[in-house]
Amino acid sequence: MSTPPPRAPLDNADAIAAGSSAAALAAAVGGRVPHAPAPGGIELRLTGARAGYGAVEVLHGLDLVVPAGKVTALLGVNGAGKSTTLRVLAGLVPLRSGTLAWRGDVITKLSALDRARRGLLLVPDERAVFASLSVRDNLLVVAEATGNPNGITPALDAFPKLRDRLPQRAGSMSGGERRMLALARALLARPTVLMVDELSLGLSPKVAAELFEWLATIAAAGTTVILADQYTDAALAMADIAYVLHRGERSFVGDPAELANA
Ligand SMILES: Nc1ncnc2c1ncn2[C@@H]1O[C@H](COP(=O)(O)OP(=O)(O)OP(=O)(O)O)[C@@H](O)[C@H]1O
Repeated sequence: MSTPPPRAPLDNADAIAAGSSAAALAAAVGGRVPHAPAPGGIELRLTGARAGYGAVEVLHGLDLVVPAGKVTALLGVNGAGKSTTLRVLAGLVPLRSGTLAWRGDVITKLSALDRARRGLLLVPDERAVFASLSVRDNLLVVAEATGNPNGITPALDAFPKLRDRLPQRAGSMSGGERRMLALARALLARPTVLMVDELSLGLSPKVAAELFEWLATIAAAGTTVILADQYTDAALAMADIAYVLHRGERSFVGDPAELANA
């Protein structure tokens, strides 16, 4: 798809947000208590976001509403600003103007570390693992750092294939396996909001489908999920709400089915 679809009104996002469940979220994240209920079912609200790198502005006043306990897809062609948006939400790229609110609290100045501690986690790509450590140690590091009461067990229950790989050095795994490990590590940190960048990139459709299915499971259990992806069928199929970015601006927000049929 090269031509972005027409702009839809922002209140689609608010309407979708209204059906979300904060109680299910608390259960799904294994006991992490969200820092406040999501007012109006809104997890994150980015308003008038301008951000970029050096002299280059990438986001030009982006507005984004992420419903709690739903799957939000950020779609768009290469360079549209999807990864930059996730980095802004994670606190890795600062806002030059605009605000970010999380469950009603303005967190524009909150550090990336503090956002992660509160459960706002970004899985950037398959490099989000320690290549020189074993699979077991990759998982242990997170389980211990975050005090997961169940150790690495939740990760192995979610991704049984990792049980056979525990002694393997993460750097020697395939791209799909490293993706799985990166998601497993994020799971152990008990995310309130899980952001995943380009999950399907470089993966076979079968492996990508497996990982999307897992994401759908944790979203169904109440975790808020934000995906940045190309226009893949899998991303459209699992999303509750889709944003299409075009040159750092929103060109569509609404029902992913409208895009799938476009
Ligand atoms: N670290 C960086 N330094 C300078 N420019 C960057 C940096 N990261 C991204 N950009 C530029 O910002 C623009 C948006 O990039 P971004 O990665 O956010 O887009 P994207 O929609 O995620 O694209 P893709 O699907 O290719 O990952 C691009 O023009 C890119 O070259």
